[in-house]
Amino acid sequence: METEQSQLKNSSTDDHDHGGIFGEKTELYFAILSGVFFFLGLILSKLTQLPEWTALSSYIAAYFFGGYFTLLEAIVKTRKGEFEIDFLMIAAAIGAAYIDSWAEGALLLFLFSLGHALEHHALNKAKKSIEALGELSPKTAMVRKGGTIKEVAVEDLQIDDIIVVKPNSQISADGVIVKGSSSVDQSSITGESIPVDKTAIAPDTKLPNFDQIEASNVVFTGTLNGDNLIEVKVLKLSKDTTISRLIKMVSEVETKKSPTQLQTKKFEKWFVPAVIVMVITLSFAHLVIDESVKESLYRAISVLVASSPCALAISTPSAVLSAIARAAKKGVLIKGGRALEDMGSLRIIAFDKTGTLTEGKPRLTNIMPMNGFNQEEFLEMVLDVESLSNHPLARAISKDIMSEYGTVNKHKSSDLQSIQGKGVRANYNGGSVYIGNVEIMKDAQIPVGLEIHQQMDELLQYGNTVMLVGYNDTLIGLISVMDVPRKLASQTLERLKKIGIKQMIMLTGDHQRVGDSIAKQIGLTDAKGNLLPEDKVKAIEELKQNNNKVAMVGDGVNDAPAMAISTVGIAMGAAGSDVALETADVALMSDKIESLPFVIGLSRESKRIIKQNLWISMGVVALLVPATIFGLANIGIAVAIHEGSTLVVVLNALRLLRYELKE
Ligand SMILES: Nc1ncnc2c1ncn2[C@@H]1O[C@H](COP(=O)(O)OP(=O)(O)OP(=O)(O)O)[C@@H](O)[C@H]1O
Ligand SMILES: [Zn+2]
Repeated sequence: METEQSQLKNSSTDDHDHGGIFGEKTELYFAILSGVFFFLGLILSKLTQLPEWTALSSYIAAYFFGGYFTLLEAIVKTRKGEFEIDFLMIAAAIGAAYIDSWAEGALLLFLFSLGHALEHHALNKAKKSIEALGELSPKTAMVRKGGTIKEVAVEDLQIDDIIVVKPNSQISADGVIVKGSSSVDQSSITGESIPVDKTAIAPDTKLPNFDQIEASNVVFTGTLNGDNLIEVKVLKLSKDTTISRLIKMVSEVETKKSPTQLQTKKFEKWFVPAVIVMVITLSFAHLVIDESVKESLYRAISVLVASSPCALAISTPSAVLSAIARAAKKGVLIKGGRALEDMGSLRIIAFDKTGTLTEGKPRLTNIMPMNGFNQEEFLEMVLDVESLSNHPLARAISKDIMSEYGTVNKHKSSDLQSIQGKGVRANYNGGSVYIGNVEIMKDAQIPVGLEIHQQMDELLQYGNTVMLVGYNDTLIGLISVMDVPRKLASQTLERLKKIGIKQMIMLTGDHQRVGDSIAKQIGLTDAKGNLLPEDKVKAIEELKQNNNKVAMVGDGVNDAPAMAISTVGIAMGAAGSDVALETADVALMSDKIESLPFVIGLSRESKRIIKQNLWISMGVVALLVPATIFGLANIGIAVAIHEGSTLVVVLNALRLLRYELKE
């Protein structure tokens, strides 16, 4: 965690890390000192008869404290070949000193450094709420070794260690509960405030991959144990835990620039040189009009201050940062400004069916052995083969066959092959077993009679997913399962429609009829069934025509390619699933589909705020530049309005930290 933390600090504060002798607040104190010396200089020169050098040295002190960090930053940036605001400010202050306007120069540096310090302070607020994610994870764990329990640092935890988690204490590892049951507050990861019931996994279960263990047996680092003592088997090293990965990703996110940010950067690239040219030209105004050199320079410097695009530069990043921090608090990882902005202009959303719109926990509804096979033989064969597969359908089938029929797995099958979107094949008792849809039977040249088709239709009509079972060249039976829509699916879709999502469509590998049935239950108009993973990709490509922004919501298992090609790939239930975390642009840590409207609402609000900020910052420049050219505003006014607008845009962006979706 330690390294994670410092990494976050480095990457997130990039060129804005102003530490110093007073610690974090040094920048602010320096700005205040600059102000004190500015006013002292003003008093000395205007209200006392003291020699001139006293006021001058006070102004010089103001220059020092006000210019210190600005100069440092200007140097760093100039070295990188960027001429930005800090550079312009230093130039303006030097210019002011040159024409003996020390008071104005000191005021400029004082206000600029104060504005800057406040702006950093405000932005830190957003960063802090991201860093706070990491502070939640405990530093040590109680490990059980034989009869004793020892406290060790989380970095020293090994895979398969057993840790003991006391009631109401934080869990220090990602793992599976092996003893006890409790309710766990997972809000630090998923944002859901209601604790989730967790139980121990059945003893002597052969553990599948971490992603595939039942959610009710899994616990995550940084979540809070409820009232009971539990023992957890460690399945991830401290550096690989969900929360560490999350923090790492959020902190990387900031460095990825959003489209608007790239545009403003481009704009600044020609704007800043243009300002420099204009200012240089203006400083020669005395050659054309009747005024002193000093007057020309004074005007040029005022214009320089007025036209510095300070507010513009901070407009977008501050909003993106605040929005990402807000989302993270709600258990949603948004991977960067691009994803955020795209999501704000979504028109179309495609959903995977299983596990996205449905619970993803199908229950066995029918078994029908045929062609001379008895039920016992049939069930044994199906259980044997399906227990080798990781597909959600397979897991549901094997689970229910064992619990409802008491069938025991004899482990007679081998060489399982998964045929994408169709089913599975395996060796069993010297023959071949096929389980899947009509397609796989066709491929294996197993005839499916008219009567069977009728039986299937009957079941499909009620939303059952039907699978056929073939042995060698004969159809030997049929199994059906049923998955139920998520409780809040229809409500969520309605909400999405209300906030202006034009088209919502289901893409599924399941039969068209099943897709239609589920679609009808949740009030979805479009469902496309019988899709292979590559058909899902094609479907997304079609939806993307006419420049439409299309999101694909899925679990990242058989829809990862479709998610990858969509404008925004949104993964559900990403906590614990490395694949989903990696491939998605937006990851909902919980599998709560009802977070979608919130995220989309937040993205829209961010877009709105970014737009407002751009108007404010450009508007101020547009008014202030002519005002300074025509002498309507002096340096003092220019600096004050300029810094004021910078603070306004930052504060405007920070509103996103408190965003809630309106009912
Ligand atoms: N292990 C399996 N056992 C039995 N049938 C399977 C298996 N894997 C796939 N199938 C068959 O292939 C079909 C398509 O599977 P696929 O994984 O593409 O989609 P799905 O899980 O049904 O739905 P979704 O695309 O909504 O996630 C399934 O409906 C099922 O009939
Ligand atoms: Zn700075």
